[in-house]
Amino acid sequence: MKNDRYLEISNLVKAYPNPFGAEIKVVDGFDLKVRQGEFISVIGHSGCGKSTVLTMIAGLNPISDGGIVVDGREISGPAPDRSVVFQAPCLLPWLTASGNVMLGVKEVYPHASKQEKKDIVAYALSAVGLGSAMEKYPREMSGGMQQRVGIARAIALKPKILLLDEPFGRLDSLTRMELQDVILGVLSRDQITTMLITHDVDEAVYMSDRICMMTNGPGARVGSLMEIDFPRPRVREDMMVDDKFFAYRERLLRFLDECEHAKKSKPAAPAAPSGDAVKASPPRNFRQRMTDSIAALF
Ligand SMILES: Nc1ncnc2c1ncn2[C@@H]1O[C@H](COP(=O)(O)OP(=O)(O)OP(=O)(O)O)[C@@H](O)[C@H]1O
Repeated sequence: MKNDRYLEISNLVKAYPNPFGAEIKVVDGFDLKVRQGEFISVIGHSGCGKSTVLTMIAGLNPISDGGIVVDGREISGPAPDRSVVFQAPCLLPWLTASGNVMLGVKEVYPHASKQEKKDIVAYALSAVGLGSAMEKYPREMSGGMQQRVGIARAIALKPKILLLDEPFGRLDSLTRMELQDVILGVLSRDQITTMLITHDVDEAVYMSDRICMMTNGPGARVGSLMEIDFPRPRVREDMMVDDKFFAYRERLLRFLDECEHAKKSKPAAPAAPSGDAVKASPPRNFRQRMTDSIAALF
């Protein structure tokens, strides 16, 4: 039976020092339970603390308070059971695609034979559609191909949790859609519990089993959770014309809109000791920005 608390985040807090030495709780009381094999997206306004939560789960960012448990064990730092794909794949330019993937494989499977390691690398690269480009160097690959290598590098480690921090953020919309399908294809075979950080409402609905909406920081936490009730495998063209898709999207946009209004009506933050006024141009309406960006896709 699948574990309903495969990833359990309890009362998570992250405080960063501000320039005046005071601690600001960027994230405060973030609680979330993720089912084994579930695909969950986290969405929220820029700067609310999404990457902060993800890097704490990855063990790359110390936790100020609270805890994170993966498959029954409290995490205490980075480990190969949690792989991360960032926006930029950061490949080593002097290594081929297979060389880049092999680096992590050697670390995680030190006792595997040479052939077994090669097979793991070949499987991961084939899974992301790079079976015939394994010996290409990063300079010979497009941005989308490089990000495929980044995904292969993460899945080759057979992680319990795959953490995706806006992995398609730098890609054009067609490549972005291709890579969304690459990831969904990999997950349909390997069933890895996955968390995706994204700003893209359509992407979140298309890919997720559930969407976690984060409130604005400071003190950001889970504001609302939404189940996405579409069967898998998903067919993009069918989903995009389904009324349910629009209803989910509308709910997300409404939540983000409400967060923006709440932010505007908050009392102003205390002024810096120097007395310098912080100049802030009023943010454009979030719904309008999302509508513009979705319109740009078509
Ligand atoms: N190392 C740090 N020291 C101090 N403040 C930080 C640090 N890292 C992040 N922050 C602050 O924490 C807040 C949350 O940042 P974070 O990058 O997690 O937000 P985000 O929701 O992922 O943003 P975006 O969507 O723009 O990527 C921001 O106000 C940011 O300035």
